[in-house]
Amino acid sequence: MRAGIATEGVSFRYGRKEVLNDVGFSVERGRFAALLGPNGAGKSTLFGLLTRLFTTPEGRIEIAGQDMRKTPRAALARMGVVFQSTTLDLDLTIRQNLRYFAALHGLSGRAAEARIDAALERLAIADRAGERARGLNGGHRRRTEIARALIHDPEVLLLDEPTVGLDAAARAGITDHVHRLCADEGLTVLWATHLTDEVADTDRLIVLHEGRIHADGEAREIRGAQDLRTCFLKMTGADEASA
Ligand SMILES: Nc1ncnc2c1ncn2[C@@H]1O[C@H](COP(=O)(O)OP(=O)(O)OP(=O)(O)O)[C@@H](O)[C@H]1O
Repeated sequence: MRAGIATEGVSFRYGRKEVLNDVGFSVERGRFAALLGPNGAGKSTLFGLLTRLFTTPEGRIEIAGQDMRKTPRAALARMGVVFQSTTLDLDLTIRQNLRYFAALHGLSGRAAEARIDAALERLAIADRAGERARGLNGGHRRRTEIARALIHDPEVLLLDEPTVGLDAAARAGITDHVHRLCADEGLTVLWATHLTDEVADTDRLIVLHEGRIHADGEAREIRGAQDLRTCFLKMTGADEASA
């Protein structure tokens, strides 16, 4: 079976500074994978490579079976992305934000509206569709961005620290929601975070530290008898509370 996301031997430098070193992992389709690492581990850099914001000659990246170097358009078409900083137009309504994005994907008219309605339903924000983004709280802005990332029906969803700046309730709400999307709809998810409480025991867990993978497997197996926070602290020396 093709993997949802696969990387092999990926390395990257900013000038002479190496920030990713031989990163390789593969996430089965329909799996929620947490990419856990302290600040500066290289998570955003890896996301930049996965989304082709930049490229590297070292290593291979595949999204839903499409090689990022050989067939970048096909790879990107199968991917939805939620970046760390929010990118909504705050003067537009939720629906207008989604409509604009649908148009970028060549969708318009009834087909676009049907996709927009479905995406809003999936994120439980259909009743807010007519509200301007500026009036929404952080949690609802994030839901809007996730809905927007799903409009073109991607197979893979990448989220770079999507709960940054949210309160505990909104954070738990978004984390649960994306776990459910994964379980119900077979979406492959890569969720970057530095917070261990966003990782469920049954999730696939990839621990990135100083540009290298330090652990890769099911979260429950990696943590063993200790809690994940303690395990993460021992592995990286980073106390997430101060991260
Ligand atoms: N444009 C850049 N030029 C030089 N160094 C950079 C650049 N961007 C990031 N870095 C460095 O690369 C390393 C990895 O950064 P990156 O942002 O990928 O980590 P991260 O795990 O996403 O951390 P954070 O959670 O803080 O975003 C850090 O040491 C960072 O200082």
